Amino acid sequence: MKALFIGQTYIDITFLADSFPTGDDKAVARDYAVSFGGNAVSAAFCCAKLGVVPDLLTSMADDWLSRMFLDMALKYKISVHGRKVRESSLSFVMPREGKRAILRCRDDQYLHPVPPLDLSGCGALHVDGHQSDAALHYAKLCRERGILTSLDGGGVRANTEELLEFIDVAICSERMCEQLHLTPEGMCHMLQNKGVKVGGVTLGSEGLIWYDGSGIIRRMPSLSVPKSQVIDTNGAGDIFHGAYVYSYLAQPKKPWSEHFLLARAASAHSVRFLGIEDSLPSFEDVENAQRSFKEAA
Ligand SMILES: OC[C@H]1O[C@H](O)[C@H](O)[C@@H]1O
Repeated sequence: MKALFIGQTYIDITFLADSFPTGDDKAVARDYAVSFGGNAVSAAFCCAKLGVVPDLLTSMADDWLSRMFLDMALKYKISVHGRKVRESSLSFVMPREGKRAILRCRDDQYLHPVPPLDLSGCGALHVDGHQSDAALHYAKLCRERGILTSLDGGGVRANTEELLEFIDVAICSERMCEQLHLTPEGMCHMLQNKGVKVGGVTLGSEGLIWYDGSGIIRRMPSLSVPKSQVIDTNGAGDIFHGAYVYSYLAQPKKPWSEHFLLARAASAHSVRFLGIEDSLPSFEDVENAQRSFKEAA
C-alpha cells in the first residue's frame, strides 16, 4: 500500500435550491449531484485522482449504497478495507452563497474490531477522527515505523488529545478552535506543545495559518475565486487535505509551504463544481488554478 486513509463513507446528495421545503410542501431543485463523501474518504479520492492511489479503511454495509460506493472506488482503483456497519451513511448537502448546510444520516456503530492491515510500502497515514480506535491504532503503528501521520482536525473527538501525540501534520478547522476555546494562533501553539511538527488552521476565504519545523506561525492567503464561479464549497477542505498528502507522497523532500500551495490551488479549483466527485482536480486543473487565480488580499 502507498498510503492509508481512515474515515467514514457518506454518499452525498448535493442539490442547488433556494430553500428547503418544510411541513407539507414540495420543491424542485435546480441541479443535483450524487458522489462519495466524508472527510478522509473524499481526501483519499482526491489523492488518487492526483496520482497516488491510497488504501482506504472505511465503513461498509451490506446495502445498495455501499455497493455503489465500491463501484466509485473501483473507478479510482482505490483498495477499500470495509469495516462493517449496519447501514450506509448519507449526507444531504445544500450549498448556498459560499456556505453549505448538511443533514447527515449516520451509522458509525462499527460491528467488528479494528482490522489488521499490512503497512508495507505505506508512505503516509491520513485520518479525520472517524473510527477513533482505528485512527489511534494506526497512528501509533505508523509513528513506530516512521510513516508520516496526518490529521484532518475537523472537530474534537473522544480521543483527539491522545491521538495528537502520534500526529506529524495536523490541519484543523475553525470549528475545532471554537470547541477548544482557542484562537487559530492559540491552536497552533497547542499543536506545537503536543509535538505536532507541521500544524495549522484553515480559515476559509482568509486562507491558512500554519507553522512548520521552523516554529514560525505564518499566514497563506487563499486564492480568490470570483464569486460568480463559486458553486459548492462542500469538500474543499477535504480536497485540501488529500492534495497535501498527495504532494508529500509524490515529493516528500519538498518544503511544506509547497505542499500547501498545491493544496490551496486544488481547493480553489474544487469550489466551482457541484458535488465532491466533479470537484476533484487533476494535476492539470491544479496548475490551471495556480495560474488563473490571484491571492486574496
Ligand atoms: O466535508 C464534507 C463532508 O462532510 C460530510 O460528512 C459530507 O458527507 C461531506 O462529504
